[in-house]
Amino acid sequence: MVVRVGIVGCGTVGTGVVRLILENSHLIQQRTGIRLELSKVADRDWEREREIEVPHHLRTTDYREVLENSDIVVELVGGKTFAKQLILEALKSGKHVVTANKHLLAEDGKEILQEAQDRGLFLGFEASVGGGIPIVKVLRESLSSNRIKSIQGILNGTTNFILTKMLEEEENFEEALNQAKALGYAEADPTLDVDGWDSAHKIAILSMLAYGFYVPFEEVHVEGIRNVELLDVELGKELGYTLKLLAIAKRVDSQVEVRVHPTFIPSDNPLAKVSDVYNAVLLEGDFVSKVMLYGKGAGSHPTATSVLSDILDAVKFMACKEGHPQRFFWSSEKLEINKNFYSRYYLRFDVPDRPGVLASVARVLADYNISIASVLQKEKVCHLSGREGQPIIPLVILTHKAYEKDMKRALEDIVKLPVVEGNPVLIRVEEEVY
Ligand SMILES: NC(=O)C1=CN([C@@H]2O[C@H](COP(=O)(O)OP(=O)(O)OC[C@H]3O[C@@H](n4cnc5c(N)ncnc54)[C@H](OP(=O)(O)O)[C@@H]3O)[C@@H](O)[C@H]2O)C=CC1
Ligand SMILES: N[C@@H](CC=O)C(=O)O
Ligand code: NA
Repeated sequence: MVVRVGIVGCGTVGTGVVRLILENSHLIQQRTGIRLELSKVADRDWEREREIEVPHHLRTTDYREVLENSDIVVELVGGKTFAKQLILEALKSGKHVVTANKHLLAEDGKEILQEAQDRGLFLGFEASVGGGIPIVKVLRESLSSNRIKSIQGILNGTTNFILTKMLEEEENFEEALNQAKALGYAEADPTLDVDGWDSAHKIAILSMLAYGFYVPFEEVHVEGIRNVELLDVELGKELGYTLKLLAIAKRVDSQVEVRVHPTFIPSDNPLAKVSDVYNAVLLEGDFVSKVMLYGKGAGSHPTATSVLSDILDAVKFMACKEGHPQRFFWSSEKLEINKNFYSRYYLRFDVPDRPGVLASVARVLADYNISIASVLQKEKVCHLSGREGQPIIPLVILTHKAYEKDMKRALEDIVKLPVVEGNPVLIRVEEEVY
């Protein structure tokens, strides 16, 4: 069976896909019986040097040539506006589509998913989450018999790479980000990575697959790594924790939490060991119990592998439409987003080292029913008070589980205490990862 594959967008991922098809098409045919033929590759700039030379007869600057000459159209331009137009146009002209575009799918993808479904066409997006990790397929197929209780993961390669470089190799943030860009890990707009949006797009997609509802993206709690301070990473380490940017989705009854934030996890937890550009996802299903997937979360070749997985699934879909697991699962249950998380917290207050300070902070926490698990106070002075010139030290409080709303209200009261300087640091702590 010969299948024509066309690509729009020949950047980091597109180049990887071209190379994988050109180099491994024989192997693919031996294994699957499918002969993939590159039809056309569109990009707006063919002057730029790439990892491989794309054969001249395949190159075009007009995406319509891709649409006209392909059975499967692969969208790898990124961004929302043109990508959406391209995918809808491809679907409307009866083409199966593969995309890596989590930004578009999470924020504005419902129409696309519906269009593919209504037209009985394949829409693959394995590459949109976890780079080379086959997580979409696992949720859609392998675990489709289970109710998914929770998903927790490190879902962004760039931020995990930056955190690793900063914390283990003492590089500064900008240096580490520049390396991530040069290695092709970062988004065209890297604020999507750094400020947590990319992880949020990915956890929204995984939640959709797991819970069968299109997550209202504006309700996802998103915090990135921009404000992480080394002092907290070091203090957390003393308490036995490692800091990671975690994406979490948890379902309890008809409520789903979907959130992304820097998180302390126990240092002996497998997720704490996931470093560099690697990602990992922990799933918990009602029958299977826990499953962990690990692999490179970004980069040309791992992501191209996921694109190829979708291309081959699209071919199988073409060959046998009936009963193919492509159908999206939309739950008839009414689910809502729960923003009142229940978790442990690491709090840091900058305070003067004098009697009664801890008691005054503890009193406010007690007023909101927040129980203290442990306290760490350093004698090392971090700075002199802006108010009175007296030495200021970090006071760290680790709480037992508390509700987010109570914590927010307690902090509003605590910042008003005359002994507390500036804004407290709040980092959520997840103990129950694996
Ligand atoms: N990089 C990675 O590790 C991963 C990326 N993804 C996703 O894959 C997609 C592609 O990412 P990536 O390859 O890194 O991005 P790149 O920016 O490297 O590649 C995109 C390519 O598309 C070109 N392009 C943009 N707009 C148009 C247009 N209108 N017509 C023709 N060509 C166009 C770009 O040209 P120009 O450079 O001139 O803008 C560029 O060559 C994104 O959705 C991204 O989120 C998913 C998983 C991993
Ligand atoms: N920018 C993303 C690329 C893969 O999705 C990341 O760093 O994870
Ligand atoms: Na994937």
